[in-house]
Amino acid sequence: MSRDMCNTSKSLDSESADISDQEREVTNVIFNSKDEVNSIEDEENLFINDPNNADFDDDLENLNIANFFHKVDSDQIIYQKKKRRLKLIGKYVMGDLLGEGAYGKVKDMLDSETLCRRAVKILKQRKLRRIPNGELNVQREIKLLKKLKHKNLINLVDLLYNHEKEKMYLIMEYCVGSLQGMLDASPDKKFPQYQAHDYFLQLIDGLEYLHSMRVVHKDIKPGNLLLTLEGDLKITDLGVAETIDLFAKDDICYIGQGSPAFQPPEIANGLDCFSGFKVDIWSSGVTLYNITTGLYPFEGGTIFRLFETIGKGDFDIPNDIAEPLRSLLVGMLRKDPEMRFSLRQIRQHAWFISRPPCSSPPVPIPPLRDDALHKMTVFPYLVEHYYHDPNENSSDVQYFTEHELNEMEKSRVDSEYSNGNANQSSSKHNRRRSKKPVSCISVKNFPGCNQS
Ligand SMILES: Nc1ncnc2c1ncn2[C@@H]1O[C@H](COP(=O)(O)OP(=O)(O)OP(=O)(O)O)[C@@H](O)[C@H]1O
Repeated sequence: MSRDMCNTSKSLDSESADISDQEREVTNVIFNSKDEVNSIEDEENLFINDPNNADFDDDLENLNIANFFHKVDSDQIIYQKKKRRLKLIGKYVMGDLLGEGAYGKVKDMLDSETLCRRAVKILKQRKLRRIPNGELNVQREIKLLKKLKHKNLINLVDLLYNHEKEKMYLIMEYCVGSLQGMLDASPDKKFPQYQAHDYFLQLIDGLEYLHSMRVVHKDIKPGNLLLTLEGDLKITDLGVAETIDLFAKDDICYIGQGSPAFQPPEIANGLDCFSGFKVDIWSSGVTLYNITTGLYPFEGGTIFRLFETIGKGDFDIPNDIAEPLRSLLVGMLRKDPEMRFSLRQIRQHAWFISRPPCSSPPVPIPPLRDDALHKMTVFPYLVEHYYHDPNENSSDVQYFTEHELNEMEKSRVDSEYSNGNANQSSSKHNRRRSKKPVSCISVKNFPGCNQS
């Protein structure tokens, strides 16, 4: 494949972004020919130059376009293996990317004192200012997470700020994925009933706790239900949650902000006020419908059409959904909030009380970037930090083509699968240099590491 040089420069940016996102240890792109490097640099300088400068347009015209619009084969692009540099945020050692949401990136992390694995959500103030209600939603979420503690609610373990960089670090308990991620990776986009039952019971436990603390979540959906390695369900994302005033007589809310497909008829129909708790019951009902059927009870090509359908409140349940699940779904998705099941009615329902039989294998947690074991990504940084040989000739750097890197990654994953050893480290450095078990490392007071 060959590419236009101009596009190459552009795609190099996105490629290196992709690659770093995928944490493939690759950042530096090196061209075989020095001229090519210069032309790229010239090109960058050109566009970095201030376009408001009067000379800018003249410069453009005088440039010989042919100098940098030439083709480069992808095998001429070679990648340099990036050095893994240990990065500390307070007492936490930073690992690789786990996922990314609208507000920021979530990365793997290790608490150097307790050796507990954590996940950190990195929020940049500048980015938040560009999102409508971004700062407000984050403040609200932090305030709530600080006071709420429950087994089925994501736990905010720590909160760190870097005022200089205007960054916020929300250190949370580590989860292996969301129900949505599992559904997306499964062929039928649904769970067997016994698996859905297990998650639903935990959802109701978490929801009952939230409501007892006068908190309406407002955005219950499979994407906001995370799972720990132990299979504990954690309700997350309280960005649009609302706390009912302590002295309020009821649970009346005035603003509905959740995901459209999970909104109840009273919000779809534009009512001025509605019962907050019944909103969560409805969205939990849509969630239960979705995880047991692989479908949505209400659909529409546009939000307008979707809300029109939800507003009418008529929906079908697939024939293969038998009692007692059927009547539970009907009870949770009653159009009239007054008639809709309460948490107590859900708890007393036959489907809730008795666990459905194990009919088929459970839907597994999908691998994280080819790693079925979701191994901790912090270890290679520690290994590099502690076992890096300072006498190693730094000019002895190896370069690889993209194809070679892909092949190396593939064979690494294959060999881990065939060895079937969860604890086996994948790192080349580990195999070569490990002299003592990594778990014995104390990661306090790192000399020379990159403290942020
Ligand atoms: N505690 C956690 N442990 C492990 N991974 C997590 C954790 N929290 C979030 N993630 C991962 O990070 C991704 C981004 O999460 P985040 O909460 O920022 O966004 P989102 O809920 O996916 O989307 P948005 O916030 O834009 O609605 C998630 O999809 C999930 O895969």
